Amino acid sequence: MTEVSTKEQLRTVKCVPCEGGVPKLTPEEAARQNQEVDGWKILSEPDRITKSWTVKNFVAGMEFFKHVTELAEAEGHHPDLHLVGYRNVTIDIWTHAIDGLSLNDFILAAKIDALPIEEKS
Ligand SMILES: C[C@H](O)[C@H](O)[C@H]1CNC2=NC(N)=NC(=O)C2=N1
Repeated sequence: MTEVSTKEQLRTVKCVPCEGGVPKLTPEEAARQNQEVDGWKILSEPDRITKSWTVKNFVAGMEFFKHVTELAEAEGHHPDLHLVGYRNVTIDIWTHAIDGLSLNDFILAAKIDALPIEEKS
């Protein structure tokens, strides 16, 4: 069983470049690891983690995405970004190279949660 990383540990490690060849986390491993991040849900088809926010306005959404972009490029691991209804933000993360969840996804989620965001008051 893969060791679970705490949120603090996730924020201190870097995503490992992934071109496949690493095993997917099992549903149990993913569920345990998901307990270490805040407010993310595990969905399937494709297996992914997802989180939604309501931001102050459209610009706040795009500002948040700008921070996410910088983070994703630094990590070499990229989320799916959705901004609908001008202020409803959803981010989905999974490891495309293995079509499943890996620790990279939870590293990115933990770091996204540390980014500035202007939520609707
Ligand atoms: C070499 C580099 O690590 C890979 O191309 C990365 C790029 N960003 C990625 N992002 C995500 N979400 N999944 C991947 O498999 C992936 N692969």
